[in-house]
Amino acid sequence: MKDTKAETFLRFDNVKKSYDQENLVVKGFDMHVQEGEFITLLGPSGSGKTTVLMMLAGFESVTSGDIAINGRSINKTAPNKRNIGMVFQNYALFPHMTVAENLAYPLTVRKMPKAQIKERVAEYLALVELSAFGDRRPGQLSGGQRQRVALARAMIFQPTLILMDEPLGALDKNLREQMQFEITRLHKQIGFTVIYVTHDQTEALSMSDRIAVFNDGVVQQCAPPAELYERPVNAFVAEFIGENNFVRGKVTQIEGETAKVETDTGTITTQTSEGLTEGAQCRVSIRPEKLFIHPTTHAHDNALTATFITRIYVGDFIRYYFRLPDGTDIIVKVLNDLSAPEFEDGATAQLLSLTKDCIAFAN
Ligand SMILES: Nc1ncnc2c1ncn2[C@@H]1O[C@H](COP(=O)(O)OP(=O)(O)OP(=O)(O)O)[C@@H](O)[C@H]1O
Repeated sequence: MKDTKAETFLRFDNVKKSYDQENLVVKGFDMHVQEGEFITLLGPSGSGKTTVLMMLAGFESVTSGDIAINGRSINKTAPNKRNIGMVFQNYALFPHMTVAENLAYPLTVRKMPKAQIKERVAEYLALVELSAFGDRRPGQLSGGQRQRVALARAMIFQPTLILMDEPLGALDKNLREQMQFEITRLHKQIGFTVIYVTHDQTEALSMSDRIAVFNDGVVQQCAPPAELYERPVNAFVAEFIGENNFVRGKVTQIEGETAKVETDTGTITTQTSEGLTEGAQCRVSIRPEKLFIHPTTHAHDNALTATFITRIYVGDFIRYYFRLPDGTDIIVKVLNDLSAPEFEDGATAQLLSLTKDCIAFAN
């Protein structure tokens, strides 16, 4: 039935999945996606990302809940009637067909007239910059070229929704970055909606409008990249997205949005998060690039006193390893310029941070 209230393009309402009628691998997935959005499902292996994609594609049934496109439930719609394009890691191109025949295939099955197919194939070959390769077979292409053919084949029948499951997983780092750029360029140019599955957080951060972080079948947070990075809602998200330091302490005071946390080596004022209570143990998350190193000569606010362990040169940054009295290792990233200090083994320093860059999470 058409839901006239729903203006959302794609919605998941309390979607659950069990493969064995016993254990849920997706535990109540809710998401509203606007047309043209680039959404990434990110999470560790086995957290349920591919299962969500398979239910959306129609290759897996929905145990309970509803998936709707333009307000219409698609739970019972056959996969080939959903008008969804798909790209997978292993290309899934037909090896016996040429590149042009591979691209023509989705149009032939949709019974498009021959002349129009020829035109459309030429257009999409140009779009993925493979105009000269139409007569080759997939086996005569590089991995990156094959993946571009797979992309073109997913887009060529102009679906409004394209699903991609680790599409760049088989490519090396340089090619991966090039293809990330290529996919975002096509997404912007053509404006289709993308649901993208990856476990690579850098890829997710650089490509998506919003990222849903999965853990054990449950979305922990769904937000734009900067919000996920700057304001993770819990320690799992803070740890999963980017690098992080965690400092143990005790919450001594909560006042509005900030909390005072007493650690073994100094008191820090932090942002609060849900579930934090006065008197309880907590972990304070601070990104390595948000810490400043100072000598111990003057006492500072929001300072942790730590022992220098080592300094590693990584080109544009210097990575410092410090240790807190309770044995916790702390990483500090400093731009490789004249401000990057040198230390003797075992020297102590103060690691300073701003309240806005520290978040205390309940243990
Ligand atoms: N066809 C299936 N039958 C039974 N169990 C399955 C099936 N497919 C997936 N699972 C299980 O469901 C859970 C979620 O798997 P899913 O593939 O959705 O995770 P994922 O987050 O995509 O992982 P990955 O990044 O490794 O692909 C896992 O525990 C997996 O073993």
